[in-house]
Amino acid sequence: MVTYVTAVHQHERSSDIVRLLAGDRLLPVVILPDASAAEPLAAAITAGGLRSIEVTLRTPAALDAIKRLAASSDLLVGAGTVLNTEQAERAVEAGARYVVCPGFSAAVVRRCQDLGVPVFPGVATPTEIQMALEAGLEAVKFFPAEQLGGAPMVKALSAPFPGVRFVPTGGVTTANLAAYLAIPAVLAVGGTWMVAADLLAAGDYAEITRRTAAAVAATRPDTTGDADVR
Ligand SMILES: O=C(O)C(=O)C[C@H](O)[C@H](O)COP(=O)(O)O
Repeated sequence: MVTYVTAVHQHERSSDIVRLLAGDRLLPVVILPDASAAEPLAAAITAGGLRSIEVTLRTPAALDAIKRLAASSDLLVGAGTVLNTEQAERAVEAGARYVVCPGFSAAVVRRCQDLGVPVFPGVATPTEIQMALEAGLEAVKFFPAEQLGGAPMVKALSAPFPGVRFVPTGGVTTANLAAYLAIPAVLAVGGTWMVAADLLAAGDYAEITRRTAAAVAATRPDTTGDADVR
């Protein structure tokens, strides 16, 4: 009974971000060395047409960046690379509205559910997908996507798990993006290619907007916009 209530709670809480990702079908993942980039980055992503961002807890500036993004932008901000419950708590305290992990940790998933924060644990195998299902989750990250077999692997994994939605992340570029987007089980595609480290280092926000807009165009292959994807 407790598990059932938790699962329903999780489902309701996850609807916002899951709905947003189902609409955008893209999740920009950023490794921010400097929190002062938060505001111009948010503006660049918004101008490119997306409504969410995942800030990885890979830099000392990450929590501050999450704080600044949550306070100053309309983006739905999440924390990535969350490896333990303490990091999950600190990220949520900083303003993260969802949590992403590279792998499946039952403890992190449970803590996020207790906090009422949607969590996307990374999975790489059917076993881990079953663990996510048992935890009451409806969507998982598939990481590292390209190295694990890419789009064909997502297709193969989705066959026995018709209710599961995947967020393939890792090794995605404009060259393989369309293959992932073509899979109905793919909720959204995540990655750093739109907000690459060299662009951040150079302060090239115009290029971040251009790459974001090009990726957005790729989510709408029936329009002429996809010709811009390079
Ligand atoms: O698992 C996590 O929480 C992560 O932070 C992993 C990142 O999402 C990927 O490392 C991004 O991969 P690339 O797009 O290939 O740069």
